[in-house]
Amino acid sequence: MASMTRTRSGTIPSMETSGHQFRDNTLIVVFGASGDLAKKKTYPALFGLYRNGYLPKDVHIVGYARTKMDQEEYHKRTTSYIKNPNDDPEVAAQIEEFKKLSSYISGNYDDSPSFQNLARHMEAIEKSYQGRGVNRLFYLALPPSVFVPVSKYVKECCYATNGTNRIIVEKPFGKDLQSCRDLLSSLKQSWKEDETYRIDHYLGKEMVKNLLVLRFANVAMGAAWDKHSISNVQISFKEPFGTEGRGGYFDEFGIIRDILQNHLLQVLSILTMERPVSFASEDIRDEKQYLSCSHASFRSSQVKVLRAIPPIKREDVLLGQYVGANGKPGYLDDDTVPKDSVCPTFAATTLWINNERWEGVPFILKAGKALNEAKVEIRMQFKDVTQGIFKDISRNELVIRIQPSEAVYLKLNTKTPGYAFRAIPTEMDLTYKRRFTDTKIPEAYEALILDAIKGDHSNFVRDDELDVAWKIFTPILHWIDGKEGPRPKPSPYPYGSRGPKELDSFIEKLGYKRAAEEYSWPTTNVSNL
Ligand SMILES: NC(=O)C1=CN([C@@H]2O[C@H](COP(=O)(O)OP(=O)(O)OC[C@H]3O[C@@H](n4cnc5c(N)ncnc54)[C@H](OP(=O)(O)O)[C@@H]3O)[C@@H](O)[C@H]2O)C=CC1
Ligand SMILES: O=C1O[C@H](COP(=O)(O)O)[C@@H](O)[C@H](O)[C@H]1O
Repeated sequence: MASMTRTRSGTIPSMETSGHQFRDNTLIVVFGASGDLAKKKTYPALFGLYRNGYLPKDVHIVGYARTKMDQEEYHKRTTSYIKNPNDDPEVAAQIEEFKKLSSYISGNYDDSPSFQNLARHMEAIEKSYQGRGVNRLFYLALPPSVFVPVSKYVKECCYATNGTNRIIVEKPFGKDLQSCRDLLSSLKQSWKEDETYRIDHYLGKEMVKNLLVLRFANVAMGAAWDKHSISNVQISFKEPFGTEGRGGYFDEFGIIRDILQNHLLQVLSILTMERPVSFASEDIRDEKQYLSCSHASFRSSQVKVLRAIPPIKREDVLLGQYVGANGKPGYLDDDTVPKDSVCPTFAATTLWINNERWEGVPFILKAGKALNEAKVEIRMQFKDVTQGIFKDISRNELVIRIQPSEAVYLKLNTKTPGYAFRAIPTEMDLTYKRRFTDTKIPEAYEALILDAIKGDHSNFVRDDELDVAWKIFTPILHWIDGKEGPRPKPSPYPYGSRGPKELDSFIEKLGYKRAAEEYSWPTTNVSNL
């Protein structure tokens, strides 16, 4: 049964907890402990949980990868991204304590002796555990090419028969529809669904979780959430750095598999799905796929929101690849990238949802590496007001900024203060750090690893969801991969720019209108108008 969280302003049923919580006797094994994800996200998240007292009592973390390194090097790497900007001695001491919980062992990903060795290492640690069974959480911070052998050998050699086992697998789950199906069925041979946690860390981000509350706890929002009010929606991911150091991985996958097919599509599905019956994990995950039948006459239209999205057409795609500029290297300058690679590092795609609510509204998903800023946001642009008393005034826009600096702001028109009677654009601004001054927002990976420790699947990806997601993207991915003729050439854009020069016209042809020129942020000086 879902438990309740009581707040001064209301009661929200908390997410369902489907499994038991690991409270003690727990081992967390991080595969790929030498890698980028492990050092940038996994270990900092584990430290965050440790610091805040959320890891199970007497937990031990084992790092595993092929790289040979001693414990000192392992600790150096895995703590290098833990933030302690002011050299706080308390945090420094906690980092030292955290290192003591953790050990490293190297081995291969494809032979049983390596995994038997790991099993012996784990059993030696578990000798000190008291009573009841053991809990083992296996985290695969690895490229998808090794998910299958690792999950198989873990099951064969490292699975606790006297306790609970869980496995966390990272995106991308395959490279297209067929490889995803193959991957899922291979994983299923060793791991049951309730033991498997498919992570898409965007589901752990505060503002992505907030979408459910913003939409369904506010009548004002819900009323405007459809084709009658909304003209177009953009979901954008911008990173100011390139693929430095990850060129080998990236060139095989590209920006669509890295960001759009998973992170941005997850955001889209939560933004557009119908109201779930409850916050229980299966209800939420169902609603991302099924439109609820809120009226008997709609009985024949029980379609899934993701299933209502047809595969993306080639003409709805804009691809880009960054080139060197301002002293920064281009994508092709990376030694691990083939010199003639046409792998896109930027993509904008338009998706259409063929259902009653969203018919005709373009959803533009766009993502790029080496752009001019770090920003992830949802921008819902409303339609024009009825012409007549107003002419050429700015459109309303609801912007949900996922990162950095979480915020929700609504751009609206107001009367120019003073004697004049004309409308000027301004905004109602809910910037979290100004409004909620005493709250720490957990990193997405902290929230999700904690969910896995609790046995809560709410924010993890279900297998049938992946099938639908890949159907939307597979045709254009095959085209980009050259499976259907010559590979499309991405448009070049300078490192640090806004993206390919064709971007503005791509968005404008879908109905997006820029704000009137007098809009200025964060303040407007009326005397200048
Ligand atoms: N980096 C990030 O910010 C994010 C990454 N992810 C996902 O996490 C997973 C891991 O990503 P990331 O850490 O960046 O990747 P890495 O390329 O850093 O790989 C992780 C580790 O896996 C091993 N490895 C790398 N390539 C191969 C290979 N071809 N065959 C066998 N082992 C290999 C290496 O360890 P060793 O050689 O020591 O065994 C490496 O240190 C991916 O699925 C990615 O999509 C998800 C979100 C964010
Ligand atoms: O999954 C991935 O996400 C990161 C960006 O994550 P964020 O939480 O910092 O927004 C991205 O850099 C990486 O390429 C990708 O694999």
